[in-house]
Amino acid sequence: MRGVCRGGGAAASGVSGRGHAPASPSAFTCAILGTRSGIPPLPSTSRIASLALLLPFLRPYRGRVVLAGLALLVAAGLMLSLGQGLRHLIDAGFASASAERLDSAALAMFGLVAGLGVASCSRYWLVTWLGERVAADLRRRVFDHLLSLSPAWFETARTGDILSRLSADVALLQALIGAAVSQGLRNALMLVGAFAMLLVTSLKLAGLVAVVVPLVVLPLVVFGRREKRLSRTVQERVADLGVTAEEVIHGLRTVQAFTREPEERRRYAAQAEASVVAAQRRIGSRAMLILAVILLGFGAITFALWVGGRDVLAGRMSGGELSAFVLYAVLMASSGAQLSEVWGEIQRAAGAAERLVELLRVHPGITAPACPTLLPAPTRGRIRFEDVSFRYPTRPEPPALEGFSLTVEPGETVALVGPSGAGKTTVLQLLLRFYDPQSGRITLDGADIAAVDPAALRARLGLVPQDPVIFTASAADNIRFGRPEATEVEVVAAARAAAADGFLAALPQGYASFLGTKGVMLSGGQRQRVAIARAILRDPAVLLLDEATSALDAESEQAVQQALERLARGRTTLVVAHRLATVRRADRIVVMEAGRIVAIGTHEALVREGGLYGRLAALQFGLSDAAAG
Ligand SMILES: Nc1ncnc2c1ncn2[C@@H]1O[C@H](COP(=O)(O)OP(=O)(O)OP(=O)(O)O)[C@@H](O)[C@H]1O
Repeated sequence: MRGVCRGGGAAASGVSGRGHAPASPSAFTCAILGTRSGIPPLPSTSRIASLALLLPFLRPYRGRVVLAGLALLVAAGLMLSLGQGLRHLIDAGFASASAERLDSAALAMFGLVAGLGVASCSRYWLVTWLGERVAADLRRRVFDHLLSLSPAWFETARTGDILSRLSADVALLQALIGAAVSQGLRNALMLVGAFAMLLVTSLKLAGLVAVVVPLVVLPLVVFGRREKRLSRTVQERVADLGVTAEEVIHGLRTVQAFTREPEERRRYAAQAEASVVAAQRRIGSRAMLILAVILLGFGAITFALWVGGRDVLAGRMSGGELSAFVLYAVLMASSGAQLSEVWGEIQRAAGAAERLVELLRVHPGITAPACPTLLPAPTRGRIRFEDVSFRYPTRPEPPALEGFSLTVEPGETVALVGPSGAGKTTVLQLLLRFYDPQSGRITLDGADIAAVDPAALRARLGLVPQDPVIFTASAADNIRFGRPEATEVEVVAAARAAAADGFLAALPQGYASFLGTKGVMLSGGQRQRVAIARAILRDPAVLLLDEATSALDAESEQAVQQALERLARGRTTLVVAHRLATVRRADRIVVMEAGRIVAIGTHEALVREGGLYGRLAALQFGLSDAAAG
């Protein structure tokens, strides 16, 4: 079998072929069940380091990052010079009693203000733009990653939790880039710059302020750490709320049918309460932080004003110098206070980045190998299961399939029948490579599917699932799902073949009608027919029908059955069915029980044989046991 090597992809992630199947079901189960959300947490030491996640997202926009940095520096420099401008205005303008000098001092001050305005406006525009851009790129990256994960992972992950990471956590990072970082830098510059200017203005007063700075910084660090812990709890409680709301809204009909509203209300109220309690703790901690910073900061300024005022009275300092000093001291205090706020935001953003990194680190269980085997073209559709055993990672006991061996010849229609839970759907899931078996192998036209790129494999398979999914789109786009380039005529032809044309054409806007979220505007049988039309349009080499006609009434079932038989002609077809009437005409029927094959044969041969199939046939066709035997 030919192979094709690629540099990146799975090679970079260190996986290949069957090697990325979980080592053992229990190890994998532990890895994904070990946490409430199904997402393994990072060690807590790496929390701030997770902000490094943002660097690759900023890199493409480094020009703008540099410009934003420059604008920030200019704005900070001009803000600091305002103090000197003020001093000049007062000492040279007012004190000299010269109108001309006042004019020029005012003009210079105005120049500074104008420069400050332009620089601040540019900084705001640049950083906010960066925040929006990076947030969108990050969301796309996380979404792309989610699409690469295997169904096994989603069985344990909580949807609401994933969605909250995608929306709320990315929003926190957006706020970090779009505001907090630049505010933090600006305030840090102000703090240092204003202190330097204080030193220039009055050593004695600056010394006083310097004593106070550690008093301001200390509570900042203590409360900042506490806030970090508390804000993560708040995010988790809010995610819990999202999970409950999603679950209840999704299952609203069931909730109402079972009159569970009071319980669900109580459950949601209790979670809302828990989120308020968590938020209150965080708010309390933050309020103390603000109180401490303001009391200490402004207390120190008042003290310095009192001391400075005495110096002015004694003639040791000019009025302009004291004004400049007050301005710098206010700048320092407000920068200190804002820095504490920014620190809180950085902490929250670090928590968010950590949660996103956790998500991005979840390894896609099923990936394309570094050197994928190419499937022979054209596809003949010969499928072989060789001694396949499989246990679902989340439910290792009992095995879903054990020692399953089956060869389906090109063009053959093979039906899988057996009691519920026998493993019929699992056979299709393994062929689609949603999971990898723990032992044995599956081949398509002689190629081990574990060595093939999953996308190339799936491109040859057409699935009509047990519970078809209808997307929030028009009827035509739903049918076009597997072949977006199909023409209108092809879409209608596929719908006709699936006996879906009648009800689709009768919709208010025909094929352009929106089918509602998750297809709520269609009945179960209609959804199935749309799914069949979708498979017909895709025209796959191998057709997988999982209870494809279970929700149809007798009349449409007959029409669809005929369409499916036409469709199955000339292509390999695997049919899962409970109703034996739908599989009587299959070339072979495989009878399964508890993950094993118990009999294979035609309908007539199996009925003659009796056994499980004979019993099922007797029940369904009303044949007596004697006749079945
Ligand atoms: N995603 C899953 N996670 C854990 N266990 C699963 C999962 N899907 C199926 N199982 C279990 O694997 C076994 C085989 O299931 P499978 O869906 O293949 O049966 P089936 O024969 O198709 O049943 P049905 O006719 O009811 O659809 C069952 O015991 C089932 O509970």
